Amino acid sequence: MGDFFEGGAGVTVTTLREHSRAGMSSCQDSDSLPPRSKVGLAGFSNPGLELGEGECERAGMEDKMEGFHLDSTRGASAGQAESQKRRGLAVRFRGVEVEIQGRQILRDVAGTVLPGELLALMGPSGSGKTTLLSVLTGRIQAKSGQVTLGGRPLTKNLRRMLCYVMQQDIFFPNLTVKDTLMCQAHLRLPDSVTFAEKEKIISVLVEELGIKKCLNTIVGNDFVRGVSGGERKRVNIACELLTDPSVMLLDEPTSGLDSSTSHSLIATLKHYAVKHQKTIISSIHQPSSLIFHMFDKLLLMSDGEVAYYGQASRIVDFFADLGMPCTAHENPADYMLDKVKESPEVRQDIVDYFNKFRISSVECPLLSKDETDTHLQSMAGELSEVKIAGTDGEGAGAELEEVESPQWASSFWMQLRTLTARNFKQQRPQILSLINVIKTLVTSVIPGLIWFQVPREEDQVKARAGMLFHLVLYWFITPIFRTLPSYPVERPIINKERLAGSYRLSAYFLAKVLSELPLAIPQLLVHITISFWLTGLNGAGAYFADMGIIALSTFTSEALGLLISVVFLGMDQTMAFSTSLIVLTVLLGGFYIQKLPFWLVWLRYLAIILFSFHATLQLEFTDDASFRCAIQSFSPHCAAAHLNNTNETAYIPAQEILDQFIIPLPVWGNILVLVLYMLAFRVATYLVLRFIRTPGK
Ligand SMILES: Nc1ncnc2c1ncn2[C@@H]1O[C@H](COP(=O)(O)OP(=O)(O)OP(=O)(O)O)[C@@H](O)[C@H]1O
Repeated sequence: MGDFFEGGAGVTVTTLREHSRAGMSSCQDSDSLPPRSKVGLAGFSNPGLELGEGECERAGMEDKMEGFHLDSTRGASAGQAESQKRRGLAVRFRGVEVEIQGRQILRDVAGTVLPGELLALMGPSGSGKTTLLSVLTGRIQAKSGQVTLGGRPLTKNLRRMLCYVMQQDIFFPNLTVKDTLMCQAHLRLPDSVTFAEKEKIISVLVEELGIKKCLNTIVGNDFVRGVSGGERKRVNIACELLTDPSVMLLDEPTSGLDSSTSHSLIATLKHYAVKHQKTIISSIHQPSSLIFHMFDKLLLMSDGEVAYYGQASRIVDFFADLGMPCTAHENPADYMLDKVKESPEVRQDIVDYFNKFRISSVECPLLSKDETDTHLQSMAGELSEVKIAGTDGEGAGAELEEVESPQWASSFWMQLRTLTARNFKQQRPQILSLINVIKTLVTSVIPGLIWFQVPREEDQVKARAGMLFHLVLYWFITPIFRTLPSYPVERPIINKERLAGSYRLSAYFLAKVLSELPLAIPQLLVHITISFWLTGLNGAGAYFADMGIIALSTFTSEALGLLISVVFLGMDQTMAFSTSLIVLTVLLGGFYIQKLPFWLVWLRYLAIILFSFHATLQLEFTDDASFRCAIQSFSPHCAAAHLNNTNETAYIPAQEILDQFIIPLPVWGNILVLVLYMLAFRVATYLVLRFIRTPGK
């Protein structure tokens, strides 16, 4: 199972696709296109606006993007992907308004990012950057406004063309970088892409992102030492780039990184955007001057409004024009953030000043034509489709054509296989850790010595039953406590992956069950074997049967533990519930109390160890494993034997022992109840995950 992620030897790292430049339109190409100044904008005409040289190139390129068909790239092989690499798509958003719980979070936000561009989304904390990214990725529905990708409204299908790199780099810490990437490749690329091709894609990506040297290092986290913070961020980005998205959205990718790592990361993104003509939007907090100048465009947010949108390099002019000049020694990024935070009046002055450009019909000195267009339209409430230069002209190529693609990139079986292997790899070191080995030995050897070879006598029946109760109780509590933290720990990862539509919930759920089942077996085998033979329980037949029953009881407890962990999210609630449950189970499990008030009898059937205890009792106390009668016997049979005063040793019938414990069900009946409980817990867990613990809630 562990080899599932392992690659073949000697994968050649190829240089990155050089074709993307070839796909770009040159200014000559666009000669045949209508000049941008002819593109109609309702209510405005800017005859003086002609495209600059750079814009000419971009417009031509955008034209190509618009004509790019969303179809087979997901299904393309790596080789095809090399030659048909998805190029960027223009992202346009206009008049975006978001209201959460009656509070206006975003107000009339607009912007455009073209392929090959890097847009910095900046603003003070709480200004709405993450909210805007969520709108652009379709995770939050805007109250009004429009978001288009390559000229088409953002639909579920089109969302697959973009990726979202979240601020937190959350991974399974015990997996290596290579395992992590291969797992994502298996989940997010179609099955038609072969293992070797996936390896090749990964090789190219890690080479480009500079993480090749840590391929075999575990990812780690705050508690487990793994790759560095910067490397983990790159792994996060690499995971998203596997699907070759046209548009990348990143939420504060430099947070927690030192300045040189941040610089290197943004430089890598910039290089990637330019080289592959990808569209990149990134929120960023207080970048250094060097980093700031790597961005092409800037969208400065303040209290949910746009305080500046335009070329990043023109921000200094903008503030100078506003009468707030930024001195040469100041970092423009720090300066503008300080200004928008200075006071409500200053903030309002900046927003008002910027809005002047948005409502002006004269050429804006701070914004390029393209940017001015977007804002003018936004202010005019013009929400009709923007016809980008070239798309409405003769021979301008088709609109971005959306073709229905399957809901999931990979098949159910691929998802199941991958998630099972991943979970197994993640859990294995914890379950088979030294501390667990010691725990298993201590909890089997010490009780085994306490009950060492318990004599087969009537007055030792209680001791023998106590030993069995200890066994079933141990294998009730241990799986519950092992399972309780497993879902809370992986919940952020699972939610992230479910939001990204990486796999079916059913595949995750089944994988979780399958991968954890075999991991309990080695401990169970060792524990039961030591306990059984030290205490001298009822022979080989009972040994194997007890093993099976306790294994079943363990799986049922695991199912219960997982259910508790998905129902209660807080640790306090989880612990309070689990402690109460365990105490009541001990009490009602059939060893301490056999008779309950008639109106409370039903309670004992909630103690699931009652069934495993009753089953093991029936396997232990059989007529072929005779127990000598005590002098003061409770058994009528023994009492009769004593009365007869024969010299033969009297043995107590098994049924008389079992009658003391009031066992209503035969062994198979107890097994059946355990199976039903296990199934009920599993189904309930799935339903909670499906309908209550939906990601994003
Ligand atoms: N689910 C929500 N419920 C209530 N308020 C919310 C919710 N999500 C966001 N907000 C509010 O919206 C505003 C913008 O939040 P957002 O996270 O977009 O800001 P941000 O600019 O990304 O902040 P930061 O830089 O600190 O991450 C904040 O005032 C926040 O409290």
